[in-house]
Amino acid sequence: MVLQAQEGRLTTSPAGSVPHVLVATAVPAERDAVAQAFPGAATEVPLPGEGAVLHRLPAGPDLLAAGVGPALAAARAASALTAAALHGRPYTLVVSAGIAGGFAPEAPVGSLVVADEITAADLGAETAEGFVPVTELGFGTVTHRPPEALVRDAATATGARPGTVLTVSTVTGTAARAAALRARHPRALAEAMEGFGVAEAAAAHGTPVLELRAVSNPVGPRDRAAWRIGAALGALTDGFGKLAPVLESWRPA
Ligand SMILES: O=C(O)c1cccc(C(=O)CC[C@H]2O[C@@H](n3cnc4c(=O)[nH]cnc43)[C@H](O)[C@@H]2O)c1
Repeated sequence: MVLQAQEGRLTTSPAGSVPHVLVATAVPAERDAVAQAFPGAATEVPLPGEGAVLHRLPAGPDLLAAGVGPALAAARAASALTAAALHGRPYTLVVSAGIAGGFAPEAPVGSLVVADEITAADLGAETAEGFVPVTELGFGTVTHRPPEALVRDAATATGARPGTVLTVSTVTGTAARAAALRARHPRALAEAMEGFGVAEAAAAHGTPVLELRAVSNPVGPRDRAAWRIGAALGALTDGFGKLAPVLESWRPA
């Protein structure tokens, strides 16, 4: 609760007037890499439902290891958003964060990318003429756009490259699939598996979303030996250290 001067009196601030940020990663290792960028130890707060636990930092965002894939990430992010709203302190921003595959040459291993578009790349129908997104079938949405000024500030602070981050349910494992994705999404810098799910949950609550990813592997032919998870988690910690003041000062328009 925050006290503020209003018409000469000290009052409590209306919900949402101070930043209240949720960072959703897929796995605990990513959550812990984000936590390392902030001072103090997290308090564990169980969420309704099986296996979802918020890590609440004393001077930083709430962190949630929401699970791998867009559906589980959406379900768990929605639980956290609903719980915060019911407690009278809704989140003002949701950040999807973690490791990702990077499209060469723009997003090399160890680099950071920030999404100016979060796009579901495989949500649609395969036809004889090729892939058709659900929007062209008359349903839903396939893209969420984080606030422009926030993306710009995040990119400046962290050095992350701004561009499209794709959400896929199937990790790309061939050069042909990587080329097909880039042909359909020429601005794509990276692919991961949760951003669109987290963005859908945020949109359902009218909450802005951001996605920050650290590249652990190239998008292309499957090669587990080429993964650099440690380097990517280190880049994620560094990135959030630099992003912290941006998150602290950013307010929805
Ligand atoms: O077994 C494989 O060949 C393989 C290749 C890439 C990624 C995986 C995962 O299981 C990663 C899931 C996890 O990490 C994010 N991530 C990291 N790199 C990628 C990627 O190239 N494409 C999609 N997702 C990636 C993802 O967000 C998940 O949280 C296995």
